Amino acid sequence: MKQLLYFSRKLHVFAGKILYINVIGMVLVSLLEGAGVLLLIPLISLSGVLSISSGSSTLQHIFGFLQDLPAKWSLLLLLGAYAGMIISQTLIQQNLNQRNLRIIMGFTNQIRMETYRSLLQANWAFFVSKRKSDLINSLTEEISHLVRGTNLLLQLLTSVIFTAIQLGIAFWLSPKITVFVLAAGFIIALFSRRFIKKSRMVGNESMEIAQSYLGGITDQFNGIKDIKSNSLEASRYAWLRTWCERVVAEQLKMNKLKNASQTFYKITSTLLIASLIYVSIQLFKAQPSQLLLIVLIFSRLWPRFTGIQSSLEQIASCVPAFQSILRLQEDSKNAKEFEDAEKSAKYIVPMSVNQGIECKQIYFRYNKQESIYQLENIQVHIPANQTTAIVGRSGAGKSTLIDIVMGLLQPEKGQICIDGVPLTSENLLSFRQAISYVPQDPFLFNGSIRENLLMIKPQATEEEIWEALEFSISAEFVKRLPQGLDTLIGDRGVRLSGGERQRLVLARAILRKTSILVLDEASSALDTENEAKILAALDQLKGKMTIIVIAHRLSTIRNADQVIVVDQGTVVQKGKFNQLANEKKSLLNHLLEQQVVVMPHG
Ligand SMILES: Nc1ncnc2c1ncn2[C@@H]1O[C@H](COP(=O)(O)OP(=O)(O)OP(=O)(O)O)[C@@H](O)[C@H]1O
Repeated sequence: MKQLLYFSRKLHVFAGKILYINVIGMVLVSLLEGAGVLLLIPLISLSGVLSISSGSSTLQHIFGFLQDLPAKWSLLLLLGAYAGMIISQTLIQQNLNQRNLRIIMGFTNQIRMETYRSLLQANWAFFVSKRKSDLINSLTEEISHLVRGTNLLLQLLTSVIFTAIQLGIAFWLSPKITVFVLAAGFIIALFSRRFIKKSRMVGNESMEIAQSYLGGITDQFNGIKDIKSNSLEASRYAWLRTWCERVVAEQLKMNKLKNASQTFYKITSTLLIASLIYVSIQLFKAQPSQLLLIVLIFSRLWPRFTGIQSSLEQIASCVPAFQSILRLQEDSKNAKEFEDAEKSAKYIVPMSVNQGIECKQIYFRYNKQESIYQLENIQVHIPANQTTAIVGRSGAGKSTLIDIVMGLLQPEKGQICIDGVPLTSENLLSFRQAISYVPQDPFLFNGSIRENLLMIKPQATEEEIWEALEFSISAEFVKRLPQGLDTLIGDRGVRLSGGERQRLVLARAILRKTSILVLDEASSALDTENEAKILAALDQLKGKMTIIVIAHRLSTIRNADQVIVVDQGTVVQKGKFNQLANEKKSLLNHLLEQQVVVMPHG
């Protein structure tokens, strides 16, 4: 219930004044409803079925004056009052619905934005440890549970206010009968606690099932090419069938629980109303009109009682989603790497690096529970405005090292210094603004080439765009496309070849005109001719930009100013390419022997 209280408090803070106005509205609606019921007595008495004078002194007191009026006038007056009450009640209710919806949408959007904001501010290590589909599930499915839960909370508030007012009216008419009903209601509520507990358990299960569905489906569509080419369709279909069976079992369980609680309430309410009438007549000697009113009030009130119960059950089934969103917010806040995401882009000036980046005795491991470090005692200097190449076998730790250099991952021990100044959360964003990064698996959005380029620098001119495309040897293929820059490239750039995607991402990185360029296997998908052209273009940047490259094809790094060879998380060689290559029995020498060396042009 901690989570529920937390969200109720947040809802209270968010809605503020509007919530109180709505509560007043709810009180009004309940009073009008109660008054409408009271009016039924004089209406019936006009028909002669029973007389007001046979009722309680309270009723006589209120409606006594009608006996002095001609019957025609009394009837018109009563019907007018009745219609007026129902119309005002409907109008207020309509207004309340609209206001409640505004509260629900505003509040859940606020939670959505808060969660997204804290996710954006979380560090890379946080994302490495989470499953992407779980994050998507939180921002879609779980948020929709939050919308439902908030709606239910407001409904609960309405029902509680309505019930309290109707009970007040009933108490005013007959304290004894009301106390009897309340005592019965209390006993029934005690029994119903187990329904709430069970609902929460089923809610947990539903959340887990929804997560596994989204996770599985996302994985499958990401790997659809593998599925098709390896004929895995049957096994994937079987996975979905198992999931469907699980969801049916869970829904049946949920429905059984709902039916059980409804049956319980229906039976108890029937027994209660029957005993209420018995007790009213036999024990409390109720007057006919008073009895009629009380039966009327309680028969309208009881569904609300059960409404409160079912709201509580449904809210309980939404609690796991509340819990999960709260946990996600806490986790991402704990992994916060900088303060304000919006402020970051606008006001931070890119850091200028004049001497270089230094890795000082860096130790890093992905899993602190394990004793193996992915990087150990890394001590390297990356000089400014020069090209540094990082090489090594697959899994040696090259990408991890780059992530640490960019401040995406934090070392467990050691420090990154820029021009002698340690990299901290204070200067991290300014440093990042100085970097353009081309990853191993380049990412392009589903949009046009122009949109993909402008995303990184919205104010770029047409000339700058073409300059970047020329640099990355992309201009030619973009011109050949039917819509040129406005060609749509599909999901993740699927309508382009691997090499074209890599060149476009390089163009995007160049367009930013940063002082540091990081290329992680950025030319792996290129043919040797295009690769050579890009290497020649990169050579032109020498002395103007700090370039860090990871390369598997060793021929591409011959012109680097410094080569760092990494093996099993440690630096085993560093220096000029030729010098290292000539060291007998060195790793670089060994790697070179394994590769067919392709000499670059130019
Ligand atoms: N998210 C992760 N969680 C746990 N271990 C990881 C994670 N990412 C990488 N590793 C491990 O860290 C080690 C270094 O990986 P890294 O990706 O840095 O190697 P690499 O040299 O860049 O390899 P490649 O050339 O194949 O890209 C590997 O043993 C890898 O299994």
